[in-house]
Amino acid sequence: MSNLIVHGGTPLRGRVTPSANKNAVLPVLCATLLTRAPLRLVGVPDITDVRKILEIFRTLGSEVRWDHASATLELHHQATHFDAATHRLPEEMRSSIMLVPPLLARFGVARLEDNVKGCTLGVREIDPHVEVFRSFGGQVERAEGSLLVRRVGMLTPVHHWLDYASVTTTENFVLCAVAAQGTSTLTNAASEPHVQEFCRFMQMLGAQIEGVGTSRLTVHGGGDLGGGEFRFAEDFHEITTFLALGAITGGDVVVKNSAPENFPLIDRTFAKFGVRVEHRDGWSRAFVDGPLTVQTPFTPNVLTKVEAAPWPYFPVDLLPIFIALGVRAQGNAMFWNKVYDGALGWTGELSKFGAHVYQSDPHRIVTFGGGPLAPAVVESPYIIRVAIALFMVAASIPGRSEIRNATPIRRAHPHFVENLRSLGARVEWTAEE
Ligand SMILES: CC(=O)N[C@H]1[C@@H](OP(=O)(O)OP(=O)(O)OC[C@H]2O[C@@H](n3ccc(=O)[nH]c3=O)[C@H](O)[C@@H]2O)O[C@H](CO)[C@@H](O)[C@@H]1O
Ligand SMILES: C=C(OP(=O)(O)O)C(=O)O
Repeated sequence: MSNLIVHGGTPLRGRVTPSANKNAVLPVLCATLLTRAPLRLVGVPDITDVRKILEIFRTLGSEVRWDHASATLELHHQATHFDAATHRLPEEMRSSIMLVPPLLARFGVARLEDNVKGCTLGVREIDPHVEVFRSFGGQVERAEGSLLVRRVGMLTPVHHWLDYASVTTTENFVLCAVAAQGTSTLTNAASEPHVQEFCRFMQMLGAQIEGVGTSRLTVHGGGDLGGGEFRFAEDFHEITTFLALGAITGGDVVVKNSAPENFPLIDRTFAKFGVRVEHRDGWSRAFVDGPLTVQTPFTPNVLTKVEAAPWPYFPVDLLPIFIALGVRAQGNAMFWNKVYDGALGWTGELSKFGAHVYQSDPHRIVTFGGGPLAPAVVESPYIIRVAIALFMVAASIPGRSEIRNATPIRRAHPHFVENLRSLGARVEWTAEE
């Protein structure tokens, strides 16, 4: 694990071009294994999760050519082989679970390690995935430290209704449905921008998917899949992160953003902390007039709140970023994580900066912001966006702070420190421990 050292208090200023969304790139990479045609992916970020998947592809015998300078990845899965006894799917990342359908389709068997839990956000179930594999005809059994999934015959189409709008289960459903002969439907499907981007990639391969961006997907499966070129969009998480970093340091950061249509609710949430966001000509910019201040609701005696839930609600992965703003902004705000039951325990760490945060239950915290803060050494859990949130607070406080175990940032944000330095930040990684 590496730590981030920051000498905070410098307003960040300048322009940034964000990278692609890890949660779009990873399902797309998994899906590539469904086709034997050559593929070219443009805008592939150099992040650890991507490296882990490409390593698996190499061991399967796929051709993998990644030009880092142009972020272009050429893939050709042709003469591949898979051995469930020896091949290990990557651990400590959620996306490994989306290698199961293409492995099933191609080799008839997949083995998934137990530790595919990703960020430590509380319980991260695999049951919804198992239900999907079984409904398409897969056989699922426990093996030591892993799960074995087999296909006997072809996958059969299904009509499935999810307990909740799960992102990776929706993507797994689409992967299975594209491989199954016939029409499948999914009700209560997730519709996050990255789910939509993944579906657009599948459509480029030739998959027939209707209802993209809605909670009901129809997939006409069994057709031949081709290849082609796909270009990733900018990551809305990273766009939001840089805008928030500009705001919390009292600077002026302009971020490339070709999909402002995803931002109305994110913009309104910024406004709750006194930050105005403007989108113009493919770029977004955050303005702060004076100190950050929590907006007072019209309704008497209620707290300003940020409610995170499956899209089109406010995205749960952005909640820590706004908690950082809440700690800095004058006034009180409630943050409500409706998705995860263990994603807020880290907020106690904020007290090391002198911040006042009260956790009312596993899903809700209240920030009492605007008080004096001091630099500190803090410990990040294995949660990408929390390492960033702790960094944000540190970057806003004059003096030297240290974010210990900040390495999860490398799972999603390539060149994070380099980008920050280009905006004027004084920040560096310590050597890997
Ligand atoms: C690789 C990837 O794409 N990871 C993302 C994906 O994970 P992932 O697809 O694992 O997350 P899910 O959407 O399945 O939700 C995760 C967990 O939240 C709980 N849950 C979720 C929704 C709900 O309405 N009720 C409920 O109880 C369940 O315990 C579930 O296991 O989506 C999450 C939710 O946007 C994001 O945090 C992760 O970054
Ligand atoms: C929680 C995240 O990723 P994962 O689902 O892979 O843990 C994330 O991207 O913030």
